[in-house]
Amino acid sequence: MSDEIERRTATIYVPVLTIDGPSGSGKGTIAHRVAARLGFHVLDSGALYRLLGAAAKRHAVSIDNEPALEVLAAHLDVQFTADANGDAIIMLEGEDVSLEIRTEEAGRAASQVAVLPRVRNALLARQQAFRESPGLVADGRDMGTVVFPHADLKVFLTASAEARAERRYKQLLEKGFDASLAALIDDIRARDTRDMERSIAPLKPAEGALVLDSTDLGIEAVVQRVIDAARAAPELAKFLN
Ligand SMILES: Nc1ncnc2c1ncn2[C@@H]1O[C@H](COP(=O)(O)OP(=O)(O)OP(=O)(O)O)[C@@H](O)[C@H]1O
Ligand SMILES: Nc1ccn([C@H]2C[C@H](O)[C@@H](COP(=O)(O)O)O2)c(=O)n1
Repeated sequence: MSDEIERRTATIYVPVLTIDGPSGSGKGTIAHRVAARLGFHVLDSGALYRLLGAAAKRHAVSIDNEPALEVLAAHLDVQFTADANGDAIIMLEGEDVSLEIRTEEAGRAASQVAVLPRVRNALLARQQAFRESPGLVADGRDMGTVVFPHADLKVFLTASAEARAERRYKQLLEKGFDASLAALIDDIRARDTRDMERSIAPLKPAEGALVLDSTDLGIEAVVQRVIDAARAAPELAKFLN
């Protein structure tokens, strides 16, 4: 076989580590830190559902109009970049919506469009395309159960609703948003119920997932547990320094 043919036919295995869990459990924070330690890419799948909710608002599409949302999802014009500090910049149709999609209203809309099977299907290949060398850390609700069912390591990250609401409360105040702790607890519980009880791709630990409860664990302690598990996972360990 010539070098050129060999180069073209060689399939490069790209490892995947998934982090699923409820809202505010720390998936995004942990995914970014673990990815930085491993030199892997990150998929923030929740951002795609949030972007779809924002696009629906822009185009006056009702949050339960499944056929129209399917079309919007298939043609979602989004870009993920980062600023000089490495913070994510998310563009929708050429406009920076990084802050807009982080509100509780945007989270609620994301959770509502996410119950629709045709929407989930339209976003599936887009999510899988994030699997690029040298590896991917994917965070969401169904990363280990549906999008990357053969992931090399699956983590299910959780924490009490109260701890998650308090984290979200601090996060929102830091970003300059108004917030009420009581309303956040109610919102988190409602979102948990919707995400866990929907008929398609419900939030649940994937089979064989490492379940981590971070209620009483700091961020770095969680990161270290995930890194230790990655080093102990036979297929994944081969790709780590
Ligand atoms: N183990 C932890 N201890 C204390 N605070 C944490 C911990 N993990 C994450 N946080 C903080 O909690 C907040 C929410 O975290 P993050 O946004 O990563 O959660 P998430 O699960 O991705 O949420 P969502 O699903 O709603 O996007 C952030 O301010 C983050 O710094
Ligand atoms: N893989 C995913 C990711 C997200 N969603 C839905 C459900 C969430 O409530 C909402 C927002 O996600 P977040 O940004 O808070 O992680 O999007 C989903 O169904 N599947």
